[in-house]
Amino acid sequence: MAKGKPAQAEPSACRLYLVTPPALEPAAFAPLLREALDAGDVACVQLRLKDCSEDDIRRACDLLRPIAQERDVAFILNDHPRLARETGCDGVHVGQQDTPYRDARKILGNDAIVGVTCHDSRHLAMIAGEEGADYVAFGAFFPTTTKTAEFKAEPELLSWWSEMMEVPCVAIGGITAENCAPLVTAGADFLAVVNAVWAHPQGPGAGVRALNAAIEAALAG
Ligand SMILES: Cc1ncc(COP(=O)(O)OP(=O)(O)O)c(N)n1
Ligand SMILES: Cc1nc(C(=O)O)sc1CCOP(=O)(O)O
Ligand SMILES: [Mg+2]
Repeated sequence: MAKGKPAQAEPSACRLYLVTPPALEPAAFAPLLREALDAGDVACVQLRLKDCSEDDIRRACDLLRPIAQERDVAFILNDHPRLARETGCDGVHVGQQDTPYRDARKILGNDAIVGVTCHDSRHLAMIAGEEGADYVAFGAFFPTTTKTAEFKAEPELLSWWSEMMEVPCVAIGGITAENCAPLVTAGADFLAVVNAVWAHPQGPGAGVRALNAAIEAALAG
């Protein structure tokens, strides 16, 4: 996307939202991130580091954030609104067990992107949308090995949401080039992926190309 919020995406377009692997060494990951972002359209990158110190997250932000922002790709930090503000990220993603949306918004201000996990819940999504979230995330749509997913979402949730609401929706969980078509046609504004890109056998560039080709094919009908 042009730098800014997922909300600025073209209506009815569906774009890629890359989430990093949960553990990475920033210097080794930097060329993989460049390869992914230079391979095709990507709307944003979420740095999602689990079980890392704040110092490690800061170091990763300092190295990886410019790679995304130089390419007009939004750089979002998972879980840590204060660190997101301090490190110059474009926004934060918060879950239901994380800093509440309103507090994250207060920390980051109105210009930042704040996205909220809503699992398979219309109710949580309505609340997040009414409170002002820039996007709501639903999942997991498919089995995933990246984390233990306790909720299972169905494509119908995306069609219901996109017909009712203006706030963009992100689909996440086990999404690949092979299985993404029903999510695209149901109205997902963004497909968030980890393994389909970073564990692609031909490398992350091939992962991005395969997903963008699958999105294009699904939109073409
Ligand atoms: C785009 C997107 N959607 C959902 C999540 C999951 O967030 P959360 O439930 O807080 O779980 P963790 O990712 O923090 O383990 C996400 N990170 N990004
Ligand atoms: C970070 C995350 N959140 C999920 C949710 O359901 O909220 S599923 C998930 C992992 C997504 O990784 P992959 O694309 O490798 O399945
Ligand atoms: Mg979280």
